[in-house]
Amino acid sequence: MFSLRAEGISKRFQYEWVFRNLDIHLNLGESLAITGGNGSGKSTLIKTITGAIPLTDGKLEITQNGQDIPADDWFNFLTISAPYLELPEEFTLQELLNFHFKFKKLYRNISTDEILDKIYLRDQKDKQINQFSSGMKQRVKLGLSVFSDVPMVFLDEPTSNLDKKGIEWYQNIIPEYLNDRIVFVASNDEREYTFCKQTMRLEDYK
Ligand SMILES: Nc1ncnc2c1ncn2[C@@H]1O[C@H](COP(=O)(O)OP(=O)(O)OP(=O)(O)O)[C@@H](O)[C@H]1O
Repeated sequence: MFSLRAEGISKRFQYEWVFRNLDIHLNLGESLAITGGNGSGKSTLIKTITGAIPLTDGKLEITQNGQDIPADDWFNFLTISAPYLELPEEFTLQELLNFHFKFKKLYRNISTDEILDKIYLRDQKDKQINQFSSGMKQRVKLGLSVFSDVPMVFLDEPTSNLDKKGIEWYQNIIPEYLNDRIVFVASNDEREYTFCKQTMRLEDYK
């Protein structure tokens, strides 16, 4: 059993509160959409919960079979796809997949070869990432996150840069790989989180 519990968490930059007194409790198989306009704090919330930046107040616990996982180890249990996270541009797609999956196990024993088809980039596997379009990069980011065998997946603006076909791909393919994990989707766009069972409006926590 794996779970995440946040109690009374708050974040302030200088004198400005981004969110205050937020409670979240999620087990495997549960998904939460974090919604709010530009600047409402969605990315900041994801950064605090994943341990990238510190909380100002409150308590955050990630546990496995009742045992507390130390914050320094959280990165082993999660993946993040976000506009502000860059891919290593000098790798080819095949090299990037090989590199990434040295550190994370493959989800449900999918192969890196199958991932090329899932993200419909097989023809581009020997091309360097710096030659990819923004939509192609976005499919790579989502693929790396979703096809990693981790219990928590964080998707920040998951359909940014995707065209109509890409958005349909996201809606049809991605949720089937998420239903037994803890999932956070930070979004302004309802199409990105129709599969999430819970929604939290950050404007309610100022
Ligand atoms: N490192 C920082 N230092 C100071 N203020 C920050 C920092 N990072 C974010 N902020 C502020 O925190 C607030 C929330 O920003 P955040 O990026 O979390 O919003 P968001 O909801 O993800 O926005 P968007 O939808 O535009 O991506 C903004 O007012 C922003 O200026």
